[in-house]
Amino acid sequence: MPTCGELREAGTPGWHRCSRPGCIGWGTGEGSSCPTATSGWRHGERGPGGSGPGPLPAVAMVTAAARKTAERGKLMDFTSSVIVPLLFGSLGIFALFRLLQWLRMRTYLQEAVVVITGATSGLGKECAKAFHAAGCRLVLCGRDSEKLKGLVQELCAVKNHRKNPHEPHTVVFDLSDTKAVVNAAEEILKALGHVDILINNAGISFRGTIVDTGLQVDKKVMETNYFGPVALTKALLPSMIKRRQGHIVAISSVQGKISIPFRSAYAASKHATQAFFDCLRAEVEQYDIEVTVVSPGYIQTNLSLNAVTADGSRYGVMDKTTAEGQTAAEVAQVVLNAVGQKKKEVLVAGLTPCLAVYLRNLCPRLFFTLMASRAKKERKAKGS
Ligand SMILES: NC(=O)C1=CN([C@@H]2O[C@H](COP(=O)(O)OP(=O)(O)OC[C@H]3O[C@@H](n4cnc5c(N)ncnc54)[C@H](OP(=O)(O)O)[C@@H]3O)[C@@H](O)[C@H]2O)C=CC1
Ligand SMILES: CCCCCCCCCCCCCCCC(=O)OCC(=O)COP(=O)(O)O
Repeated sequence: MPTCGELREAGTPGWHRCSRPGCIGWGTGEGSSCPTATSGWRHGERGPGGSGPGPLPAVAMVTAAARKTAERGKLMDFTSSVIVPLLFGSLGIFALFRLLQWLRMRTYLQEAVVVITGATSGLGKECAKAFHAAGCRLVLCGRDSEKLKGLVQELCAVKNHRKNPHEPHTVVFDLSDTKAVVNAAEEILKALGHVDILINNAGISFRGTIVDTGLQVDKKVMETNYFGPVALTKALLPSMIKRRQGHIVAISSVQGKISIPFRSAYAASKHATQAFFDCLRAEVEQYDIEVTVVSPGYIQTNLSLNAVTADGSRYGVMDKTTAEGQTAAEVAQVVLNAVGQKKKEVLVAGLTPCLAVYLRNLCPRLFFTLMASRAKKERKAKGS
């Protein structure tokens, strides 16, 4: 029996089988070459030339087109009976999970008494907006009572569909004054009865070399960024423990995990913050009190403008890194979600700061070399 690819002589009727891979055609095409040639028969089809030598094998009866159709049908069956339900099922479960998460978060935040320090500017101000929109009863803390009043007016003027009926309370004090911090805590507890969530946000940064910086500057940064939040936390903690309920948030920084040159006081204060609140988390878990440490990268705020320098004066420069950072509103939303989901810690930064954190831990030698060359470069740029 001639097979495909072998030219049949004209006038030689009979069956031949196509042996091309995948073709199961049989035919008797007279004077034809195998299917690929001229005779007009195609793969998988019976040739036009007469009857066969007897019943054909069953497999040969199935044409390639029919098989293709059957395969396509099977695939469609599989898609419609397995893949589509699986896809919609997963989407449904995910949507349900997000809905439950959102409902839990809403219940947790609505009516919660939330104290925010450093509410007069940047991230604190945006946190005030985000937590107010979530239905919280706010206590806004700052050093400037006029700025705080302005913010209260702004929040109360917001017309949204779930308008928060609670007018924020304001408390004016300087975090670097421990006595004032303790008094403020008393004032807050007297006015609101309790605190559900404390957001230790206020802070200042620093620019300068260690060798030129007076110790009083290190102390000022430490008092604002570390001892202030520690004092406020300690003042509010007993009432949280009594209620066996509370949530303490520390706005730290990527610089609570890595140290970069000319930020000594700031990085030290943020490392201390990270350490203190990590210890606190472990100690208060037995009272069902949550601790969340948020470590942002650069945010577009007045932080660099307000930073103190080696002699204690204001730096007054909007750094490029700060200007190109994430918006304070974006980071505030991350803080809101982290609190709502009771996260232990969050790193909110771009790729380079995140990689820097990993590099510091996994390959410290390389990290230190990079930091040393960064210090050299910065010194050169400043001509010092
Ligand atoms: N911006 C950034 O790139 C990053 C910021 N962070 C952190 O975010 C937090 C908020 O800073 P950010 O919004 O960026 O900076 P801003 O300078 O815009 O805001 C700082 C806030 O802290 C308040 N504050 C400063 N010192 C004191 C003090 N002694 N007593 C009471 N309040 C004080 C300020 O009050 P006042 O208006 O009176 O000055 C202001 O409300 C800080 O802890 C900062 O370290 C972390 C990572 C990156
Ligand atoms: C494998 C490749 C790894 C690449 C890593 C290279 C390391 C480069 C160093 C990057 C340093 C990032 C510093 C981020 C600092 C930061 O985000 O700080 C946030 C702040 O608190 C800002 O305060 P500041 O006063 O400093 O503006």
